[in-house]
Amino acid sequence: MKILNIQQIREADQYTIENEPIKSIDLMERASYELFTWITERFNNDFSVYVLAGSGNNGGDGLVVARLLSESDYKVQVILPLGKNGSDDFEENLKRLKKINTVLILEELPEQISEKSIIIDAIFGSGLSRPIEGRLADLIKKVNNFEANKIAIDMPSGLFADKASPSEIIFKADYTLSFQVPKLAFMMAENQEYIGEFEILDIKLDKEYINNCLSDYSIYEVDSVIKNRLKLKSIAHKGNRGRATIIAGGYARMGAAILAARACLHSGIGLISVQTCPHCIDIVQNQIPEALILTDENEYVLGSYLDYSKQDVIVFGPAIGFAHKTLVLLENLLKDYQGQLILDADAITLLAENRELLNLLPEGTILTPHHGEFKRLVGKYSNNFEAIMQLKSFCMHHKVVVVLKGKFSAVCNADGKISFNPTGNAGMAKGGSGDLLCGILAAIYPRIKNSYETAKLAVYLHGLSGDISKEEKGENFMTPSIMIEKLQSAFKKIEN
Ligand SMILES: NC(=O)C1=CN([C@@H]2O[C@H](COP(=O)(O)OP(=O)(O)OC[C@H]3O[C@@H](n4cnc5c(N)ncnc54)[C@H](O)[C@@H]3O)[C@@H](O)[C@H]2O)[C@@H](O)CC1
Ligand SMILES: Nc1ncnc2c1ncn2[C@@H]1O[C@H](COP(=O)(O)OP(=O)(O)O)[C@@H](O)[C@H]1O
Ligand SMILES: [K+]
Repeated sequence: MKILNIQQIREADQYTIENEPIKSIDLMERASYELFTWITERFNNDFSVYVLAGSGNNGGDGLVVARLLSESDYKVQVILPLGKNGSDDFEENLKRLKKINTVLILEELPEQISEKSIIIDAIFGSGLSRPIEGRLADLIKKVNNFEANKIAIDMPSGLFADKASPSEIIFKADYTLSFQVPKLAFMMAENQEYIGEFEILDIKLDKEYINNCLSDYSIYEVDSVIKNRLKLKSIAHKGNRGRATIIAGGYARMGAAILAARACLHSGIGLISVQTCPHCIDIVQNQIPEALILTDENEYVLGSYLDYSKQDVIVFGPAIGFAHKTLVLLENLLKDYQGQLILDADAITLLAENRELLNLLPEGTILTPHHGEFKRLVGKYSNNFEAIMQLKSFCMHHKVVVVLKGKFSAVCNADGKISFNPTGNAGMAKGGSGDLLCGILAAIYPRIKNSYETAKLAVYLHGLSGDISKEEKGENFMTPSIMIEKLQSAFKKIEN
């Protein structure tokens, strides 16, 4: 699903108004009817409704919703903190609201409201032009302390859609109901406490116009071409389903290698090899009998460049440490290995500390840093909008694919296109969960044969196995090992 900026959304509104054609007041009615339907499907009319309406078109939406709810026998009260002189469509809807004469229009929000209430934020939407101050700021602080159900129309008031929000005076919604396309701000971790869950309501803006809009940002959806490439051919044999080698862990840190190898195995790889030091061979053989062992010459660290000529893909880095021999192995892989490289965790720190190696990164290499590791590569940033800019320029400069992990992991390619991943949850924030992602990436690459498409799909499946684990086991109990089991349902879900 494409993410558009405010300017593009305005143009899409305008294009629809002129070419459908539809009057702007009727488009507002259509948009608000979708809001009304969403609300009535979830909250019955035992809930009291308070609508905070600004004086622009966001406020106009709020007034329409107030009217529609009142006509369905909800007790509705409207608060107009900005007064009554507003946009044309706001004014017209204020008249229509007054005509039905069942909605109380208040000067101020009451001091107390029952928990069985809904507060609808229709103060500012996409027209926000500066941080909220003064009396309005006090109002937002006050409602944020109420225990009611809070719904923001289009955007939580105070939040900017396309850039970092400088102030913390922002409506804290439980749900944000936005129109037609998501906004970039919804993807940023620091905004989640204001957005709550977001839903995109189809208000029937011109589809073709939106398809033709150019955007570097989107939310990932699995497409049928990629699904087909994932299917095993009936003539598959272990030699043509892909060969992957995991170079990870080391003495007393073999968990990372085992988790990555198991995830790889359960994601459809044909042959899996694990490079390991002599002391760790038994652990690997006991834990993954399916794995071939590549024995490192070093006793306790990984550092030998072995024969990888038949390997389609190598995962290098999880818990591998920072020994000099390991650094040399990384350098040799960057220079000589001809297959697909996936670099994670300590490999990324080694690159950051030995920056000349960055120039050796083969085109299309996949790197999977979390924010701590990514900052080592690109320097500090103070919010996710800055992180996204750094991500683009890093990928474009080095011609690589980076998965920047977190809530809505961002997958960026060498053209600076960013796909945000919608699956996953906080239960995945447990040591070992990133190792699985490496394994899934390695298993999928030989069938997809494109770093960006592989990364998007693997991150999606990884998050989906996390979501299924959360649903079945709960976010505290779930572990990376449980997530490996749930890959079964995750694959089934996308295959059907
Ligand atoms: N035809 C359309 O364009 C549609 C627009 N829709 C709604 O319209 C909204 C956009 O409406 P508008 O463009 O009127 O913008 P808003 O309703 O978001 O607010 C704009 C007004 O607020 C003022 N303002 C901005 N920041 C302020 C601040 N910090 N303190 C005080 N005043 C401030 C602006 O000067 C302007 O007068 C969308 O978010 C959506 O809810 C929907 O009705 C769907 C159709
Ligand atoms: N709050 C969250 N919501 C969604 N996904 C998350 C969240 N926290 C962590 N994750 C995911 O869990 C994984 C953690 O990986 P990583 O940080 O490398 O951990 P480790 O190195 O301990 O395995 C990443 O894929 C990340 O996207
Ligand atoms: K709003």
